Amino acid sequence: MNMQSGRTTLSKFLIEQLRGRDDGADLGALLVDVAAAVKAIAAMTAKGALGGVLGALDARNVQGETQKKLDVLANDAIIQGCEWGGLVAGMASEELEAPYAIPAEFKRGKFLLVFDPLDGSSNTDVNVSVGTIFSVLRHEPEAAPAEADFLQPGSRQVAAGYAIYGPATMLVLTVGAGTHGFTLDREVGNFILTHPQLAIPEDSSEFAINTSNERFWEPPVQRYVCECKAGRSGERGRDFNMRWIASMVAEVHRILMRGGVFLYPKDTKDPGKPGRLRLLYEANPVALLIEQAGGYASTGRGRILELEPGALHQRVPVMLGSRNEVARLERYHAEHDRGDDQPFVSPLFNERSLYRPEMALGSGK
Ligand SMILES: O=P(O)(O)OC[C@H]1O[C@](O)(COP(=O)(O)O)[C@@H](O)[C@@H]1O
Ligand SMILES: [Mg+2]
Ligand SMILES: [Mg+2]
Repeated sequence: MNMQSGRTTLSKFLIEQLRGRDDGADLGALLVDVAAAVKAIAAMTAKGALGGVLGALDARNVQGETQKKLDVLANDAIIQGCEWGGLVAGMASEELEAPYAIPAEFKRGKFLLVFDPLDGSSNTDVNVSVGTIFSVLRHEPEAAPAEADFLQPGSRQVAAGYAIYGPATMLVLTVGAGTHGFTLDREVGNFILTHPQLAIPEDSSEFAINTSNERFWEPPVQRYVCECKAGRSGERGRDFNMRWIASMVAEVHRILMRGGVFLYPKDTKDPGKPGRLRLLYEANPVALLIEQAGGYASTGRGRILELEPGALHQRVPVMLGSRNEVARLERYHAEHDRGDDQPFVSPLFNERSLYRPEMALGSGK
């Protein structure tokens, strides 16, 4: 018996999903190019120390973050894999200050590809899952795209996805009709549909947040997390579990598999930044995947997919996952903004606490 014959490959899936759509063939071809680049990145990350690709470079990206060798290699793999096919009009990346212009020798296509080549890259040196996040937008005009052409709300994405380089490499994507997961069959080199039509439970008892930032959070987020930690003895009446992997891709993947909520809220740690994660190539693609699986993605004060981007590397607060948990977070923000929430005092800040905000590192006092 041929074990391969009953399997749905990524190409077959895309042909079926995109049949009859205006630019379906081109979009499918672009996603196959992205998948090929992802396979190359998977091979690089899997080699680990043997590939000589771990460690940092003596360089910083536009966000002022130290670039890892793998950040740059992954960036190059996507650009080289997608620039020549006549499918993209331009690309933008976390690792590049300005959009990448398609060289004159290649035909320009009608899509814009926006990506975070390696998400969670602080984890490469400790052999913890990392990923690649991408978003596809339309670009109708013939002219080469300007930066402003990339500033489209997430609701206009025609496709979005991520790859996760974990024990197995998976590609999770949406073309606007559900969120679907594919696992890389390394021997054959194909992505195989293994997780069709992912569905996030509406309720959950698992949250993910970097609690080392607790003292910098806004009161509604402090209230939510405090209630989760109080478990069955508090407001929520049930115990919660917590995770923090420091790779958003890995957190989102867990949420797509079994529910939960992920928060990277606005904080006052670096008052110049309205959040940690970037709108165009982190928050938007992941928000579309989450919503296509029945979840919800918010800043705490509104739907992420409706935000009008103001800059290529704009940051936003992110709260996503199980619908009812994210709705609760929005309610806490609304109550706080109206001033009709219970004054919330985190145990960190109460009278008996050893902690005093004025003694905090960086408080300037
Ligand atoms: O350092 P922290 O606060 O744990 O932040 C981790 C977050 O930063 C990120 O690593 C940012 O992504 P990059 O690695 O692409 O910069 C997210 O994946 C993750 O959620
Ligand atoms: Mg990232
Ligand atoms: Mg990155």
